[in-house]
Amino acid sequence: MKQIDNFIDGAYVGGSRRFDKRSPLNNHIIASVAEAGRSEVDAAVQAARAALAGPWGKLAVNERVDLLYGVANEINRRFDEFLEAECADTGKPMSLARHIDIPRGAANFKVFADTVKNVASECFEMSTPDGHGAINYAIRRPVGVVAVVCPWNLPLLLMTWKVGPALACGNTVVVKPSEETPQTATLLGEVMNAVGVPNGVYNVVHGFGPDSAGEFLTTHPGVNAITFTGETRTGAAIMKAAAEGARPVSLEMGGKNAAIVFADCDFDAAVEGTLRSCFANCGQVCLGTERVYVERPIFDKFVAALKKGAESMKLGAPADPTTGLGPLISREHQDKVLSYYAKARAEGATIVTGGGVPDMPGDLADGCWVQPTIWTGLSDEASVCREEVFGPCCHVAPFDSEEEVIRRANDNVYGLATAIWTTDLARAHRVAGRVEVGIAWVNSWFLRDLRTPFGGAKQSGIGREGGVHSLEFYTELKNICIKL
Ligand SMILES: NC(=O)C1=CN([C@@H]2O[C@H](COP(=O)(O)OP(=O)(O)OC[C@H]3O[C@@H](n4cnc5c(N)ncnc54)[C@H](O)[C@@H]3O)[C@@H](O)[C@H]2O)C=CC1
Ligand SMILES: O=C(O)/C=C/C=C(\O)C(=O)O
Repeated sequence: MKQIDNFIDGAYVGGSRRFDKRSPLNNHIIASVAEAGRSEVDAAVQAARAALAGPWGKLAVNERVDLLYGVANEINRRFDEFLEAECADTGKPMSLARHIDIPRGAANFKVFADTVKNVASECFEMSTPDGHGAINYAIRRPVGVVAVVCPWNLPLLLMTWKVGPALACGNTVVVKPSEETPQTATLLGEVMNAVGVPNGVYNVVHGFGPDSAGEFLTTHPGVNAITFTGETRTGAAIMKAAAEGARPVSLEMGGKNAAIVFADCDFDAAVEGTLRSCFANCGQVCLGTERVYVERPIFDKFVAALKKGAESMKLGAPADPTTGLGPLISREHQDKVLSYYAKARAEGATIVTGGGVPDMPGDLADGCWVQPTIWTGLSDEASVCREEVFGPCCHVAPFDSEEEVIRRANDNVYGLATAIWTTDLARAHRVAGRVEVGIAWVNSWFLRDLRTPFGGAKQSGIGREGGVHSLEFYTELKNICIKL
């Protein structure tokens, strides 16, 4: 069985106790993970503070950029190890992780290396009463030690989405991966050492949230800023922790995203895109669609096409190239998703397909599987139409007008993403402009340009990351005013 340790000051170290990591495929224990107690978290934060004052803090931007390019290249060189580790922890199909998770792990370092290399700073000349004038210019400095608290759905992708810009800006980090997915963050420690990132710049502490590494890290006074992706309730707890010391937070949280399908859409593209947005990564993507609104003239045809698509998805093990869908992350999450399947039944949903646990062969029968599920017939007030399920499921409802569908799409506490399917360009602009979200896709889903602002409106988030927007969080902008 694998032994997974904390990574502190460039070395692998144990913890106060250990916990088991189980495979979502069959619930077998696959690793023993060292849980960081207060002392390990403290050591990680101290190492990160010391590294700020060491050689890392003295590097020129181009030297940091070279190191980050080195990290990206080393991830690519060890691509298969990262792939194995990510798929072992999550059970996700290798075909998915090969195209999304691992390449994005490398890209997240390159993109932010390029950003800091190319970003200019602002300068304002001003007049003064003595006629000599003054010049203001702004420079960026790292915020210091950044705590990076991560979820389990896209572990390497989401962790490096924060570590990449944090390091590019000259900070040091202490990462708390999800207890469900400890492997790739740990492997990244080897990469950091191999390419010569100084000790203490990248640290990893394993464990849980409350009364464990998550809480110890986010309440640690040596942490200067906290960035988090995960559930909205957890984000709120982290905000409270950050209030002590008035530390900045960047929060990317839950969603209850709508897809809006107009009758004039490219039908096949809308079906294919909606299937992906509902079911990719077994529905465990914060940007995923769980509410589908379809204009009435194509409603029946669209539901039939979605049903056909969902029923053609093969559930299976990661390495099988025919696998379209893996299991959910854990027994606990399977129970949560199945409780929503039961609620939908109890609230009177028509089950178009799915709604239960599939028969899986051999020891996969003990895994955390659920069927891809489509419902119709519920009101917008039903639990599965209001609350984030985070599973492979959606409710499909008809609509009759643009005004109506915008109102219904916006009638939710979350505001992360919307996918709009139409061939009417003017309508696309109108609807995209009015949906209350951080990201609106037209005729696509999860099409990501890493230079663009990324984050959620309403209870889906605070702040934006991506491109220069990440610099707003990971640097202190300082104005220098020179009187001439
Ligand atoms: N990207 C997203 O929007 C995600 C949403 N979720 C949703 O959240 C639900 C619960 O999943 P979890 O992994 O338990 O999400 P979570 O939000 O509880 O956990 C995310 C991370 O925060 C840490 N954490 C938890 N409580 C903490 C605290 N008080 N202080 C500091 N760190 C803390 C966890 O250990 C983990 O590393 C899922 O069922 C799903 O609905 C889960 C993962 C990602
Ligand atoms: O592309 C990204 O940077 C992020 C994608 C997905 C999430 O943030 C999520 O599922 O939490």
